[in-house]
Amino acid sequence: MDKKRIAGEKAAEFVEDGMIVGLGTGSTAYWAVRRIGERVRDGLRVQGVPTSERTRELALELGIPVVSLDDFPQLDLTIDGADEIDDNFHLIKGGGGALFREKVVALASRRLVIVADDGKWVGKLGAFRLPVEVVPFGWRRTVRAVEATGCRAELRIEGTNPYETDNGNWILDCDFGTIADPAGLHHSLKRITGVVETGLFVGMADTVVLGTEAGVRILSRPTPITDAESC
Ligand SMILES: O=C(CO)[C@H](O)[C@H](O)COP(=O)(O)O
Repeated sequence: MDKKRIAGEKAAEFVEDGMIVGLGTGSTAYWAVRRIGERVRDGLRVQGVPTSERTRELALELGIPVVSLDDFPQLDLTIDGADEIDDNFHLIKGGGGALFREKVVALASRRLVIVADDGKWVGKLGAFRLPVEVVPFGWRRTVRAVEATGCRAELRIEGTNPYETDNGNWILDCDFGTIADPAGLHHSLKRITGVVETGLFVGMADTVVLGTEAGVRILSRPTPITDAESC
């Protein structure tokens, strides 16, 4: 059983005719986008806002009409993956390097549906290193400031060069150990000049679609969104 595939394909069923849909990035969101493409071929009318250039190319290949967030600032639904999901539906994202656009698109959406295999479901965040997008200029100073918040930070490398995001920035993968206060940590990092965004998505996910050996589990967030815009 491909847990990512069953989760992604199930989540694509949340998409309804006429919706503007945020299209996530990664190997699980891929299956959702692919299924949406199949439904478009069968007559579903939707428009998609991709969270990365990779997903933009995929959507266009699949025949999903792509629109800009600036033309459609209010989305009905976004389907995206995650690297970790805790009991409160707080997330670490950005393993695929798309965290900034993923966060902007999620914030613009009425509903955020997260798709993942059940290995991503953790009690507390932090086993996965937190991706933090930083501006290249002065990055060594930024690393020192990020590490002063209590982590070891490593510049993400692709081949022999720094990994470059779709926004022309770099990523620090930060080992904080267990993250006791995701919102507090997010705010501390955002105060650092040079930090563009963090991969902590606090209070943003409404629904989690988990692929398990036994099939798909759909979980709804226990508490309503309170302060999502700030995280
Ligand atoms: O945040 C992301 C990309 O920036 C991805 O959604 C996250 O890394 C999960 O990816 P995958 O489904 O391939 O495990």
